[in-house]
Order: sequence, then structure tokens, then C-alpha cells
Amino acid sequence: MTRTRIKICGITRPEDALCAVHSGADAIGLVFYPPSPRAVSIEQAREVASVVPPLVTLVALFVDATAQEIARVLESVPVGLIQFHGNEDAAFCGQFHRPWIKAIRIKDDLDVAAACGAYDAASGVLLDAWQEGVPGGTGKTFEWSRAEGRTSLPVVLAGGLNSSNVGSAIKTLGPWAVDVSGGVEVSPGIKDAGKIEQFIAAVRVADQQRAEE
Ligand SMILES: O=C(O)c1ccccc1NCC(=O)[C@H](O)[C@H](O)COP(=O)(O)O
Repeated sequence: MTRTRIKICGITRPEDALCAVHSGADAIGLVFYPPSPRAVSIEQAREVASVVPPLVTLVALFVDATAQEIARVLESVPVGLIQFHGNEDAAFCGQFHRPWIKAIRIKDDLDVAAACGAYDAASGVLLDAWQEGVPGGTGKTFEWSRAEGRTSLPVVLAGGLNSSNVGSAIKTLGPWAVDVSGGVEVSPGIKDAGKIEQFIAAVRVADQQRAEE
């Protein structure tokens, strides 16, 4: 049975990281983008990292940060994967000797195959909703079928997911992983244990249904 991997993004507190991990999350996302209400400092990130056990991936998310800013985080925080969420090109993303994924925001007129193809050296692409002036964490979905068969890279599906819609998202696209932030929150950056558990349970139900098809 394919087990859809689960990333809980925008974690700011160790207790939320622990809750996500104990509920079955595979990855914890830390937002290093100061304008975000979910942004963490290096100190906060280290506190979160200190409770994350081995074999759970800590993902550091940047939006058009400088190479120096990114290097400073990588020196201090045990980051397993970098998520680039801005206008970074593939050469920039590849310079940190760390696995990385690139967020592709699905605007109406976007050629999804070409946009993903520009990052074929990535470990995967994170497909997210597009909203003018908001680089991520929008709480919005996009038309998942638009991404069907458009890339051979592993797909991390994001954007407006929650326990009610993640099952149909998995059924439509069969992504390698799903990513959620707002759908498991009480308020930006503060996660809800019950919502995390429900989200992960919904992913497992969808996995089971796919296996039985
Ligand atoms: O979460 C943020 O505030 C954020 C800000 C700027 C760029 C990216 C951001 N989050 C990226 C994520 O990985 C989110 O999980 C993804 O966009 C989905 O968010 P949501 O729609 O709230 O589930």
C-alpha cells in the first residue's frame, strides 16, 4: 500500500511538533520568512528541532532569502530538506548541498509541466495555490486535476487542505506527499491537536481506499 507522506507546515512551538510527530507526521515545516505570521527565529527553530526525533524530516522554508540568510539557518538548525517558495531559480536552489523542493504556485494560465520542468534537479515539487501578493499559506485550494501527469518528480500537494478535502485530493492526484498548514490550526502558527489527528486519519483512510481499488 502506498503511504502518502505528510508534512505539517508552519510549526512554531515544540509542543505542536511533538503532537504532529506522535500523530504520524513525516515532516515538520519551519517558515523562515519574516512577514509570515508563522515565521520562526533561529532560536525558536532550534527549540522545535530539539524535540523532533530521528527519521522525521525538518523542512526549512524560504521565500527569496539571500544565500547568506539560508546558510546561517543551515549552520544552526538540523534541516533535512529546503523548501524554496519564492522566485529562486534551480541554480540558486542547488547550491546548498542539501535536498530541496520547489514550490510551484498554480496560477490559471500556468504551463504546469514547463514550470515543474525548470526544477528537474529538485527532489520534488510542492504544488500550491496561487494568490496575488501572498507567497504561501493561503488556505486556498487549486484545481488538482490541472497537475495530473504534468511532472515525473515526486509531488507534494499543498494549498487549503484539511481533513474534509484531503481524501479527494489524494484520489485525484495520488501525490507522493501532502502538506497542510492552515487546515490544522487554531490561529496562524498555533496548531490544533485534534485537527492534526483528523487530518492524518483522513490521509490513512484515503491510502486504504486507494489500495483497495
Ligand atoms: O505558511 C506561511 O505563512 C507561508 C508564508 C509564505 C510562504 C509559504 C508559507 N507556507 C507554505 C506552506 O508550505 C504551506 O503549508 C502551504 O502553502 C499550504 O498552506 P495552507 O494553504 O495554509 O495549508
